[in-house]
Amino acid sequence: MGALLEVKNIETYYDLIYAVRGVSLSIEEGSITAILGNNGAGKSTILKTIMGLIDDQPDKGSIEFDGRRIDGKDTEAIVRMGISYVPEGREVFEELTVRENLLMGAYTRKNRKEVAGDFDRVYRYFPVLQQRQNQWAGTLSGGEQQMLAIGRAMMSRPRLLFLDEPSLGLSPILVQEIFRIITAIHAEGVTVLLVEQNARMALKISHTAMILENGRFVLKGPSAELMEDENVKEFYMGVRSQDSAKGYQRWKRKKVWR
Ligand SMILES: Nc1ncnc2c1ncn2[C@@H]1O[C@H](COP(=O)(O)OP(=O)(O)OP(=O)(O)O)[C@@H](O)[C@H]1O
Repeated sequence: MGALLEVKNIETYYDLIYAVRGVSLSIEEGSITAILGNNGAGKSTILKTIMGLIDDQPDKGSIEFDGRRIDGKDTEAIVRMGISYVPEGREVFEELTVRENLLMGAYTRKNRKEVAGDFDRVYRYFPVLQQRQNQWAGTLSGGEQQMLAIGRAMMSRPRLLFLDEPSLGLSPILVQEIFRIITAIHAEGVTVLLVEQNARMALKISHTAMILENGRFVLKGPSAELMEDENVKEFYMGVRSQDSAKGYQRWKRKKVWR
């Protein structure tokens, strides 16, 4: 299968400071891809740039979805073409009910009968949302809000789903639950691009992963290989390398990406 999303050499700045500096990436149809990186590396900015959410950027690079250019298009058109985005921090509409939030996710859709079927599909993934369909979203727990944000994104029937730190602030059990659901959504044919600080979980469920530092990718490869990489283990998974285990000072080990 070919690339569903092909990003070439994009750059994004805020107030003249570049947050993303010449980033390229290719997402295979049917894959789960993870972007890992520390706070401020530029992960969210990459997703927002692809979604057309950042204005006034240099006319540089290109973004193709399913063979069609989407850079320069507005966000609604991009959602309509088949990409859906779950922002960091969920951003549910707090003063709308669960059901109303889900309906907002279907705003690009016309066929009301299909939309009714999609409610059922979302409720199958997240039975708790059905139980709480008339509750104000602002009164849901953090985990339930994350489920609602993912459910809302599913209502546009995406071919490609962007998830920005779905595990943020959740207990270990809920993190496992969210990752189980992401795997189930993927198994139904949705391609996934996941941004995470939880490297261990992200590497476990993804096929390919990329490490972002200071707005640039420093490493890309199959997730299984990255899981065995000494730098990834030490700096992203909190596993001490043999050198540091032997008694070398951690700060003496220099991180050099191949
Ligand atoms: N709206 C904004 N205005 C100015 N600077 C911004 C804005 N949004 C992000 N930045 C800066 O751009 C850089 C990249 O931020 P970004 O949110 O993309 O990082 P991130 O890797 O997603 O980090 P985190 O995991 O903390 O969300 C940071 O230095 C951040 O301070």
